[in-house]
Amino acid sequence: MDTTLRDGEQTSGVSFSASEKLTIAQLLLTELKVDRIEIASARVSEGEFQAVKKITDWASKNGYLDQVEVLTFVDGGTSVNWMLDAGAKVMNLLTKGSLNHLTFQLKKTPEQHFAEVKATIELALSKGLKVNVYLEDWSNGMRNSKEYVISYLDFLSQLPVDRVLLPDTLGVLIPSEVAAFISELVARYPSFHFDFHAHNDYDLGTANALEAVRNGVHGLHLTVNGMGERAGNAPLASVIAVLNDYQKDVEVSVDEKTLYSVSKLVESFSGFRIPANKPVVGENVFTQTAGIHADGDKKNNLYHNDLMPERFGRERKYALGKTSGKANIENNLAQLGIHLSDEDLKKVTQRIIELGDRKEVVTPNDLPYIISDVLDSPTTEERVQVLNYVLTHSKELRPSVTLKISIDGKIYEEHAQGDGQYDAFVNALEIIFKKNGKELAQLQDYAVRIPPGGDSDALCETIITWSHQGRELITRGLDCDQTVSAIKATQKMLNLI
Ligand SMILES: CC(=O)SCCNC(=O)CCNC(=O)[C@H](O)C(C)(C)COP(=O)(O)OP(=O)(O)OC[C@H]1O[C@@H](n2cnc3c(N)ncnc32)[C@H](O)[C@@H]1OP(=O)(O)O
Repeated sequence: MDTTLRDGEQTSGVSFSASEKLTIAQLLLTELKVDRIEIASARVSEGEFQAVKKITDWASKNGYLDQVEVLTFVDGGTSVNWMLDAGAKVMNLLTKGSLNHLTFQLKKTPEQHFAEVKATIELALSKGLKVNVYLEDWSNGMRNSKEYVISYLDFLSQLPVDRVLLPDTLGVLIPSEVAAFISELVARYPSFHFDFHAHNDYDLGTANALEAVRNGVHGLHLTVNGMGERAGNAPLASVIAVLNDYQKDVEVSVDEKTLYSVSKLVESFSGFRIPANKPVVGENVFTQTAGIHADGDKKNNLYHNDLMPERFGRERKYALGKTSGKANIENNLAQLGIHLSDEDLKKVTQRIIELGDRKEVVTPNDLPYIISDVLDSPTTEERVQVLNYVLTHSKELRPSVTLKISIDGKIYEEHAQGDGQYDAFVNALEIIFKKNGKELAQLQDYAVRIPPGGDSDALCETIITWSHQGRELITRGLDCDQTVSAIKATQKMLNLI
């Protein structure tokens, strides 16, 4: 049962509109194919009422109404009427699963609570609703007031309840405890359909859900992206993957291939960002970063595990950065259809490692630029070298430069001002060249671009067209800094004239 639209929406700061709720509900049932969805708590607000109405309208026209559930309260029938008016047919009644909660929150005795629960269930049944019952704080109840829990389950076993929903409300259980509690209850109440509802406070939601299934529960409550109050609920994608791989005797209806697209849609509607390392759906989880891993992928798939990205409609990626070896880069080049000689591959690898060392993020879109820059770089010592410079830019003062270059091993230092920093740089060069009786090439066109996609924070390319003694020259410079990339393009020109 997916409870993204009920418990997931209890994520702090998240509120879905009625249309968003309808879209998510439709996707969950028709594309992802979860068995059931819990879409709201009763009584919350008028907006919530309208959202539930929209979903039940659609669900009843399309045969899904029995799979749409609403959480209700023991409140003398108010929330039963709320959900009836909203057109829902399955109620998940929130009752107390620990003596602590019953005594201190509802301030009732077990007898009073059981009587009110019974009355609410009978009312719901008389109105044609199906009834499931939550035992809120059940996990602490098992720890601290087991007698109460057992007496309550004995009482429930006499009522026509469809499912008994066992929440680890505060996410306190560890797997061995889940195993012990669930196996005991499954043995004691073989006719009950138990659902387990895991929270993730110790990051054990997935492990606990797996353990609950291994010990006989029939249903799990999960949310897309692990959304939910505090640390959230057990995340749908991780649990589905682990059940498919490690619990092959259970039938899972969810279509793994659509997990990622549904996760992205919920991320966008909720504004709740998926951490990049979130298993199955996080941006980085199918990206090999270390060169050794990329190399092993080519050699008999040595770094293969069952979580292959294609299962989830995703693809393996190879990150570019300081831990890239040539295998990473070859994999990226192959995707772009580029083949380089061993020597050029080495140079490109070296450049990417240098960029990574400076904490720059290099993306596959940067690769063609890096290749063209590396292959365009001189292999022998250049006659003209830009050695040092200080560029200044300040408010209401002209940009200026102090520049030191060498020409054929001789050092020249010059100061100049300009309309911008690059203009000042070119003016200083002009002075040095004039003193040497040489003429600098004239700038004809100056273009700056970044690799497509806008996802590169590493690189910027400046392409400058020059004219020199009737000849046209085009030079390129690549750097993370725009002015530096222009200076690199200019140095190339200085060695061509
Ligand atoms: C496991 C879970 O995640 S449970 C989540 C349940 N869902 C929600 O809480 C949805 C969001 N909640 C809300 O919008 C509101 O809390 C409402 C509409 C349900 C109730 O609002 P209010 O009447 O303003 O009460 P408030 O928010 O303070 O809730 C506390 C009241 O609920 C009562 N309550 C707690 N559990 C239950 C229960 N299972 N059945 C009935 N009443 C309950 C408390 O005793 C308290 O009542 P009191 O004020 O008479 O002492």
